[in-house]
Amino acid sequence: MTTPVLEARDVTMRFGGLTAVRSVDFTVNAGEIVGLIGPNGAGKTTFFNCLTGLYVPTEGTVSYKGTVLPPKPHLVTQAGIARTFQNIRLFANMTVLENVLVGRHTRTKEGLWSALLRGPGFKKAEHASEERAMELLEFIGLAHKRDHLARNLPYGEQRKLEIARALASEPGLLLLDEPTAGMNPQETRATEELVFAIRDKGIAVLLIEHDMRFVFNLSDRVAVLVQGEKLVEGTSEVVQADERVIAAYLGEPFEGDPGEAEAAEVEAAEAAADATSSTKGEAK
Ligand SMILES: Nc1ncnc2c1ncn2[C@@H]1O[C@H](COP(=O)(O)OP(=O)(O)OP(=O)(O)O)[C@@H](O)[C@H]1O
Repeated sequence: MTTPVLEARDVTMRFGGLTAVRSVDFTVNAGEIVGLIGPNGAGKTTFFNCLTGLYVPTEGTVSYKGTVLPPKPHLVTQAGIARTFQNIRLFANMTVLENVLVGRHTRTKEGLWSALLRGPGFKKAEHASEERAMELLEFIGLAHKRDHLARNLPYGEQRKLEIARALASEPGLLLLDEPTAGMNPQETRATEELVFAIRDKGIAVLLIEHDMRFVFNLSDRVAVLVQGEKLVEGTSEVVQADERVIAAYLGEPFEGDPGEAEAAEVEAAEAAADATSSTKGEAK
């Protein structure tokens, strides 16, 4: 039986006149790795931001394990959804271990400020959390670098550390925004293994990625966003074989293209303008 972990219903996000995400229904089930792909500007990051409470969707709801989430990032994290960002957001001048400990603040009594200011309450909580943080560092392979400053880690390890910090909030769902951006092929392969291992720990994973081989290798299901709408959803095989997906990536129009109606309107307007100017030309 499939149990939904994340359910987005009819999510729409408008920025002024621009609809970046339009009426998207989307589910991630327990135990799944789901990929979200689409050409540049398709609305993937905007949709992620709606899921994690960074944006309040103009319409629609997002639920985690059957409960509608309030659109506030810390409450979303507390509920059980963790994320990484397209651009690394580590505390560069903190050690590897400290970065993971800060990630645990939603699971300890101490708040984020206490963690950052390292007050007495934090020190006690830190002691209790350290064991768990070290387990996570072992898991991602950075335990031997616990005392290194985050900024001194090579790029691939910084991305791993971000994942460890996200896992520190003990999520049931992990959202990864372009986890292999800037990685070399070995680092990408290692990340693939890491994502499988995270799933094997019982954490569902949703990832945005431009590296198609990575997405199709990993994902149980892939959803394709085009111009803010979900165009296709299915297994990697189904999505790869769908001509509309190929056309969308190549920028070619196709039947049912979300932009088809607008394109037809523009074409009609251009044709009308041409007709008017040629009539004027005839009148001269
Ligand atoms: N804060 C914002 N204000 C106004 N427009 C925005 C905002 N964020 C995104 N957009 C617009 O929404 C659309 C979708 O952008 P988004 O970044 O979500 O796409 P994406 O699929 O993540 O693209 P990429 O793959 O290039 O990261 C784009 O037209 C973008 O310019």
